[in-house]
Amino acid sequence: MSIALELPEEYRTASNDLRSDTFTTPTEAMIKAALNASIGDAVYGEDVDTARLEQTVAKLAGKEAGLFCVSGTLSNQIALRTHLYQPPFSILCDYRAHVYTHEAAGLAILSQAMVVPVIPSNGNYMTLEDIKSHYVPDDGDIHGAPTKVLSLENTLHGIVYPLEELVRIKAWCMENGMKLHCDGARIWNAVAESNVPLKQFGELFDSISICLSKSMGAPIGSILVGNTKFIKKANHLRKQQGGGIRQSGMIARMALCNVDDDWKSKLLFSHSLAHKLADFCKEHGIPLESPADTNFVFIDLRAAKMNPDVLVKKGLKYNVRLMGGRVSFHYQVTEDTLERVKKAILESFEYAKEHPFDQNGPTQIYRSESTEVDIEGNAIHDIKGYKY
Ligand SMILES: Cc1ncc(COP(=O)(O)O)c(C=O)c1O
Ligand SMILES: C[C@@H](O)[C@H](N)C(=O)O
Repeated sequence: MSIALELPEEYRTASNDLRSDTFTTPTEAMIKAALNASIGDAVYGEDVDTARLEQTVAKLAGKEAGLFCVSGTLSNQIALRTHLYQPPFSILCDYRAHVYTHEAAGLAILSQAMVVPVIPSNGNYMTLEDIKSHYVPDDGDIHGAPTKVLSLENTLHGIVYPLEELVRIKAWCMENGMKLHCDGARIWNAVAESNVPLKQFGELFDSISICLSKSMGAPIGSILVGNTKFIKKANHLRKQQGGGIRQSGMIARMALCNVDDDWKSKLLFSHSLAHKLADFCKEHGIPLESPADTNFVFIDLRAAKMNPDVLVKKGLKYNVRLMGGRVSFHYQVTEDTLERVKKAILESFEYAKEHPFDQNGPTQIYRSESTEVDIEGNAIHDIKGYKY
């Protein structure tokens, strides 16, 4: 049965969308694959493609088992809850960690955990020394909430966590009875850029949340990987959170398209675009928040006194979608989009020299007010009439 798929042009790719790599759109190959997917009830473990996806990703990560979750947030939250037993306890992570900043206080509500957010002394990633000086020991002191899980992110802010630092941290966690979780929303990017096999990262963590819906381009899903006992309990908590998926074969098959594809080349292409933009920013004295190791370029709007709203509007002037200082590349972005976003950034930077903007409050990655569009894809706000 050949299905002629006429995807409307505007839905074919996210070639001009630099808001996030979550905006990648499904390809015709993925949609056609879904048409031939298995159709069992995955809650009862009866869906072949779901099981194949879980086992494929777990094997790549060197883990015994995997669990298909509808989102990275769900995968992270049930992972961290599964590691925890008797409160009071705490989770230590980077102050920018998604599990702390963008998962709606799930750790406090679902896990009743206190979070210890740490600002890395090197400005980029936590070292073992940072962890040792901030963790709460389980020494019987009744004032504290002992740290039971360390949640690291790789990549973090687009930065590849150095393997040797992860090895040091893992050894210390084992000596101190602490579990180690990895938010691997962009672990594929770390693997592609560092050439460290996923299995080598996998050996260092008790659990990894591996997203398929970010740079890998799947429309839905993450795989939580760990040992069999851990995944069995995580599955129980996934069901409790309403995360049991029935006939998930179709979305599993779409994700498998990417895992079976040459994903490394696709990711390295997106990284090359980010590296070019980072070089451009450096050439023009535009400050960056962190090294552009992989697919993200974080412009330091605060240091540049750039107004994020001006940047978003300049982006639309050049037909590029932005939502703040983070410029997110993915495999559907083109070189032409790169050239256009350079113009938007440089014009915003020049504008800031005459109109410096002091960012009050935290910088936001996601700024819904700048990106809402109507059903025709037109920006709702007066962006067209902007005066910048
Ligand atoms: C680092 C990181 N972790 C976890 C998530 C959560 O993934 P999801 O949006 O699928 O819940 C995201 C979002 O893209 C993320 O950037
Ligand atoms: C906004 C945030 O939740 C999302 N994970 C992103 O990176 O775009």
